[in-house]
Amino acid sequence: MGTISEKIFSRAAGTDAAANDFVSADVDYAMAHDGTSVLAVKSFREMGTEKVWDSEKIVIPFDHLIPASTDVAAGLQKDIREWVKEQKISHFYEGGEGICHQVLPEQGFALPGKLIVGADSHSCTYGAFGAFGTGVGATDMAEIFATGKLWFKVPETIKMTVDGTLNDGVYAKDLTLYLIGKTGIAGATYKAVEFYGDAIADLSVSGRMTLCNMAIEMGAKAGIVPPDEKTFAYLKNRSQADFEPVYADSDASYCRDVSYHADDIEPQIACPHEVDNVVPVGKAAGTHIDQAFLGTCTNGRLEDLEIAAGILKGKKVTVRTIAAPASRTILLEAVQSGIYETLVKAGVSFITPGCGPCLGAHQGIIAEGENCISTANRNFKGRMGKGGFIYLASPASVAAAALKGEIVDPREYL
Ligand SMILES: CC(C)[C@H](C(=O)O)[C@@H](O)C(=O)O
Ligand code: SF4
Repeated sequence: MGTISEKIFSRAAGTDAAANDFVSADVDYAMAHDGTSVLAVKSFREMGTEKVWDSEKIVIPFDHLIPASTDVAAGLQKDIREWVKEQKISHFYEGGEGICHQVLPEQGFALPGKLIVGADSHSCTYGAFGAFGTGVGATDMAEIFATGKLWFKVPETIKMTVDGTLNDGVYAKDLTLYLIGKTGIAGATYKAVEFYGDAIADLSVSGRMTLCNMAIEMGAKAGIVPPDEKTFAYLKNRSQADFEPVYADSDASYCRDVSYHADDIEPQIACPHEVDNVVPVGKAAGTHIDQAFLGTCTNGRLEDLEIAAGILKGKKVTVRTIAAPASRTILLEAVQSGIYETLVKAGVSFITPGCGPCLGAHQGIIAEGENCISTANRNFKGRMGKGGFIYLASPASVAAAALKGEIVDPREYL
């Protein structure tokens, strides 16, 4: 009778949890990064709790402002490192290891059936592995640090099915943007979304991460792909704990049941300043581009860099182009496979694995009136620099635009 979310909350709360119930649930893993751990640790200290609930279950990756960009950031990071030592947090990842939402799966924390809470809105990424991953604010995280528990309203679930096969030149990012365009930025507010259909099953693990990563951009509390053989193959030799895959019952009750067909999907682009301002990329063709950015927790994986390298091989970008691999592991794989060399020769500048310019803090801020085409997940006004314009697209579309200096249908370059 249950959806995936109802079943995960039933286990985590030790009660029969149904949609709209309020439960107090045991969190399996808790994550805060260099940005949000600052306030979480401050609140934790103010609560007067001496010791975190479980130093093995807290994961702290430094990714947002690394290497430290200002003396203030350096000081805050120093303080968190000291707290990590004092609390004997076992899973601390220094800047350069990668973006939190990449590091957790790589290190085996994103496991089917788990309740994983992160002090970052894109913690829904872990749904790619059949987990209930969700983001909370830093003060809620302090509560988890202290008790291992947090209250939740069990979300209702939307069943979203995408049948058929994606067309050539259409990638997980295009599918994701298409679904957000159809649903709207608030169309799934506080719902969980379960993804089904051949087009979803055909996605690689990396593609499923792209999809679930952006569930929050339709307002969703979580986006979940039921685990399958691809999931288990990825998790092999990574997982640190036992896990129990969770699937919805055939008579589970959904608040909405929507279906789409992969054939209908062309390469997509989200135009400024809303993520659901989505059009087929051809409709924005000819828009001048000042900067191109390949990376982020949405599209900074090897597969993404490989797609870009396929388009840029033997050519030269005509606009400044930045690449930030989502993790050190991915950077190394890019080096070993020759993708790194292809991109560097094409004129791409690599920066430290991490968030980089995604949130406009450093390493690639755009000027007023400038247009950036990016593989990220948000194009909010001013996010990458005051007065700047952000277009969100697939790695193929970003690479093609970097060559042409304007937005172009990437299928012209395949
Ligand atoms: C800094 C952090 C709180 C923020 C988030 O929660 O998403 C960031 O990662 C982002 O993408 O805007
Ligand atoms: S890469 Fe961007 S979206 Fe992802 S966690 Fe970092 S700042 Fe947030």
